[in-house]
Amino acid sequence: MRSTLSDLEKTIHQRRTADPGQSYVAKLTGRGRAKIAQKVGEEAVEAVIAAMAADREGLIGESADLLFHLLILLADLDVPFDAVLDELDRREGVSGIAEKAARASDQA
Ligand SMILES: N=c1c2ncn([C@@H]3O[C@H](COP(=O)(O)OP(=O)(O)OP(=O)(O)O)[C@@H](O)[C@H]3O)c2ncn1[C@@H]1O[C@H](COP(=O)(O)O)[C@@H](O)[C@H]1O
Repeated sequence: MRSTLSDLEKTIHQRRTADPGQSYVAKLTGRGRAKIAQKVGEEAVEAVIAAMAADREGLIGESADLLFHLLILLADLDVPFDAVLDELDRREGVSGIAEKAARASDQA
């Protein structure tokens, strides 16, 4: 994966305490966790609407908004994005084990 997300995560951590008049991240963070979570929900809905309209460009834009706001929410709880990637890796490992077990039982 490109370093885009980890670079953006670092920027978000730096901007959380910036001047809210100069920084969207600081402004949204200052409005509190419930507002950040609400924005994540809104962006998710907008991504779904774009997908259902088969609007590929719209889906790309809304997905970027969604990831951006999710990173702000994770930062607010001091959860590193790596923890999310670790969880995905763990699931891939679990499903890999399950697939191997299924293949072995098919062959038996
Ligand atoms: N990726 C983004 C990014 N994506 C979207 N946005 C902002 O997110 C906001 C979302 O738009 P909306 O219309 O949904 O929100 P709104 O009308 O401002 O707010 P509400 O009234 O709905 O709460 C817009 O103001 C966009 O400018 C972003 N703002 C910043 N970044 C990145 O974050 C970095 C830090 O930004 P600052 O904190 O502004 O320095 C920047 O360098 C960028 O890389």
